[in-house]
Amino acid sequence: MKFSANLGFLWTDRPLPDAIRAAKAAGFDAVECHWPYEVPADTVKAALAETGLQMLGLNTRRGNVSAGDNGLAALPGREAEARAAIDEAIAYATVIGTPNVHVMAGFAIGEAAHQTFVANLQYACDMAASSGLTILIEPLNKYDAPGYFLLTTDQALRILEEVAAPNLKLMFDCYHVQLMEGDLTHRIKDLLPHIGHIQFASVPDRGPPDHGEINYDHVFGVIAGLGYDAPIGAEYRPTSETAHSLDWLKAQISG
Ligand SMILES: O=C(O)C(=O)[C@H](O)CO
Ligand SMILES: [Mg+2]
Repeated sequence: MKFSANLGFLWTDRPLPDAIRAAKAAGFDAVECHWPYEVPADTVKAALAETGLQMLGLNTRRGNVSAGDNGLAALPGREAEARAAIDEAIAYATVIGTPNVHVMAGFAIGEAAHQTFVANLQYACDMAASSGLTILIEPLNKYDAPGYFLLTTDQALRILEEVAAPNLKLMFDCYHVQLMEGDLTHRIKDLLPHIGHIQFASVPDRGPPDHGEINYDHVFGVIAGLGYDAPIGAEYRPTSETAHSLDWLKAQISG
């Protein structure tokens, strides 16, 4: 297996370029992040070039976080902001060579939200296609993100079918899917053609993948057995320094 360090949660105690260097030193094959926008894209690009790592993904801005926003793309009436966030994410991703942009839906419910999300995703896929980028959508769990528009892989699949763009894929986060649906390995097998990226963390505490409800030795084996060879994303919250949370990675690297 290859692993990507999610720098939204790992090495958050240091500037993004140093977090990229730390991920390289720890043995990760790639990195990914949430919202890198405060760091100039050229600075991130230089750290990626220095380490030889690729930044696999980044998210669109969430909107006005202090007012409670957690994404904009499914919010009727906020289309202009949502599309500006999509444009910004695609531009940043293009500079740093990132292949995937996660378009965050936000807190919303109902048919108008669905139609808004579909229309904004059509826009995102059109804009991304000219740069060769993939747009991702990610179901989140109802405990961490109550009221989030996109909650299940079935709902995501319906949206993928409706948008029908070849560059729209599912971000399959094992942590969220276990909390909402369970049956992880069947879901991964069934959804594989639609999956653009996989993430993981322990359940229920969102720690490293070495304890809790999910046996990740088994899940990683299933993913590898399916021939999935892209790096998968370690998106967990260390309880102390990230360096102290990496026994699982050392075990995977030493085989
Ligand atoms: O929360 C997650 O699982 C994510 O991957 C998002 O990118 C951050 O909200
Ligand atoms: Mg995730």
